[in-house]
Amino acid sequence: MVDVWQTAMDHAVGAARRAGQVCCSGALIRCVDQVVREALQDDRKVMTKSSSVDLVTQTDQKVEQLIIQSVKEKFPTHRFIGEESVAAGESCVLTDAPTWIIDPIDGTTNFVHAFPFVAVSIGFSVNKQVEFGVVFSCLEDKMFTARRGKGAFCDGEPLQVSDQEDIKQSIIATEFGSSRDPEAVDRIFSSLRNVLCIPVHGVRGAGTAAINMCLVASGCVEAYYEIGIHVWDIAAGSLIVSEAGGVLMDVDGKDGGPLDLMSRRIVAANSRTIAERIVREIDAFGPPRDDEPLRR
Ligand SMILES: O=P(O)(O)O[C@H]1[C@H](O)[C@@H](O)[C@H](O)[C@H](O)[C@@H]1O
Ligand SMILES: [Mg+2]
Ligand SMILES: [Mg+2]
Repeated sequence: MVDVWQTAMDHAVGAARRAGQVCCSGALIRCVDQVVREALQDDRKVMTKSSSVDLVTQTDQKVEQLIIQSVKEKFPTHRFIGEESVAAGESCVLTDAPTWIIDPIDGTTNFVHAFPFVAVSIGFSVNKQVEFGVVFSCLEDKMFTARRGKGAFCDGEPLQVSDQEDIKQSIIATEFGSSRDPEAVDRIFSSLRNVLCIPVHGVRGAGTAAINMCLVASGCVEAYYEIGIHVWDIAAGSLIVSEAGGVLMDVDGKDGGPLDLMSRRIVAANSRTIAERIVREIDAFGPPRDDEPLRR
């Protein structure tokens, strides 16, 4: 029997690699070549979305269209939730239909500043459940993949989360996000202070949710949490973490509650013990959901 989702996943890996090549040639040019840099003035034009620090470039838009077009040719009935298509007014509702959830450049601020962590993230859901996730960390040239029930891999090598159960011996990843609303910033800092003062060994952030989650899956950090992310930031990475043996949760109550891809809140950890401890330390505010019609 033809394994239709495996065919789709193989397509996603190819599309992510091609998209990554487009992103990375741009990013590397930004690092090394002043002359080309000036010649690419238009391509470097940085625009903003929900706030003055929520950045988007023509490369984000171009890469998303490249991925969507290539998928449409092969899977004409599938649906899409793409970061830049939603920014352009498309709806952001997760249905039971096969749906490609695309972040063409996760880490656009890094991309703009040549901070060397940038990923293409492609998740694929059916019946609202992620079936596979592909994260291509293009400057590291690492391809992270996971298929539901079949494990998580980096360049074909199996991934396993860290076995550290003591949060005091852990590194936790998080981000500050793109809201500069003083109340939200205060809440993010208060959470960060609580986590830091547990105390943990350290707090890190790669500047991209997808790569932070791959760091959890690889056992390099014990957990990643963030409030304010979107479904396209976490769809692929969430499966990569769970297939590497990790746990995912929302930030409600004492036990976090099940991960809700649309809630804009996530804790992804190597173990339930560490995830629940983070939930207890952070201020669980709720930004407007991704599927809330009037959020823009
Ligand atoms: O907008 P892009 O796709 O670069 O993604 C976001 C990151 O993934 C977040 O973790 C991060 O905190 C930022 O909100 C960032 O915008
Ligand atoms: Mg993103
Ligand atoms: Mg993006």
